Amino acid sequence: MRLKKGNKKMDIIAIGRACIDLNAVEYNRPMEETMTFQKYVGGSPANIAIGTSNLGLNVGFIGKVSDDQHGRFIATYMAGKGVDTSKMVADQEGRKSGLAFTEIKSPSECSILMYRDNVADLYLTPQEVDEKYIREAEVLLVSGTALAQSPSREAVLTAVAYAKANDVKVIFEIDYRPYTWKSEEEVSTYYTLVAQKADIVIGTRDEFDMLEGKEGGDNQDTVKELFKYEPEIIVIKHGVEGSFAYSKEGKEYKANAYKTEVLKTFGAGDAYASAFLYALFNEKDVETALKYASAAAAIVVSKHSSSEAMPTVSEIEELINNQSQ
Ligand SMILES: Nc1ncnc2c1ncn2[C@@H]1O[C@H](COP(=O)(O)OP(=O)(O)OP(=O)(O)O)[C@@H](O)[C@H]1O
Ligand SMILES: O=C(O)C[C@@H](O)[C@H](O)C(=O)CO
Repeated sequence: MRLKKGNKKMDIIAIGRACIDLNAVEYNRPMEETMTFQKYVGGSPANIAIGTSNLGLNVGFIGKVSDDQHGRFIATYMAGKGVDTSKMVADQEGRKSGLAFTEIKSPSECSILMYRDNVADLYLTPQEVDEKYIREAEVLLVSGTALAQSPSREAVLTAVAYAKANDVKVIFEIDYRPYTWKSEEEVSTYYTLVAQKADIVIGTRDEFDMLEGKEGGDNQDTVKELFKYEPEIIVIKHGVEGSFAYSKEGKEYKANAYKTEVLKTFGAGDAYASAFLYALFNEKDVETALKYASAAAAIVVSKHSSSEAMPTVSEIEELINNQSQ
């Protein structure tokens, strides 16, 4: 599938959370002993909006942030990165933006401590989703976490319905984060609902297991089931072991992870989705798109942040050229 850059006023509109990341400045130490954190914009769909904007796509964002210093920091930072924030709303009920403290114990032992009680992003309402805005985009990028609770859940389902009614492609980034979901049955129900309507579904093997409500699922079974519905491309990531893309016409592609000096592992998926979309918008085939995605992810895992570390096209291409897989 090729996406047409410049075909519509916007190439991509992302919907979901835009939050604050506070990343440990002192590495290789548990959170209890970490004294300094650096602030960045975070949240998977915000990172993807920033990542794709960095790569030259025309990107907008729909979401709700706190009406305070953090919310203003998020909106100003994203606008500064070229993201259209005209449909980003500030919560009027005093709800806060989510905070994600990251612990970097070792390159392979990273975790995120979430402060997300009653967060503003999960209070986006269907009335705050504008059909005219979505109609102007080639792609609507949906983050699965935004389906965790009402009214954000209904806001996202409304956005998907507007996209389907207006010939806007839906890309579903499963983005499973256990916090805020009430039960695994709910996860499976809402993920399945959106995945069946999406044109492209991207997730890790574990995330597809959540969607299917089982453990140890098999990629072939996953794609056989989802290709009965709308999806044309399904991307299944297996961490450092690489990733696979499957097309509805029966083709299968694999990309290995690129070698890099890993600092922390989070942010990989957002860089991956950003570069995958960039490549499809720039007339690359799926196999090449997987390489761009994997190279972008390798760059971000070697750096301190997710949003601020999103690579440029030349950084991605340099890594691909230096490490032919
Ligand atoms: N240690 C690593 N070194 C190089 N590349 C990596 C590493 N870990 C992940 N990647 C790349 O990033 C891609 C996505 O990683 P992963 O499967 O962990 O996604 P994710 O869980 O969505 O990421 P995130 O932690 O951001 O949520 C992988 O397919 C791989 O190409
Ligand atoms: O909100 C989150 O899920 C954490 C993010 O803020 C963080 O940037 C990350 O883990 C990226 O995937």
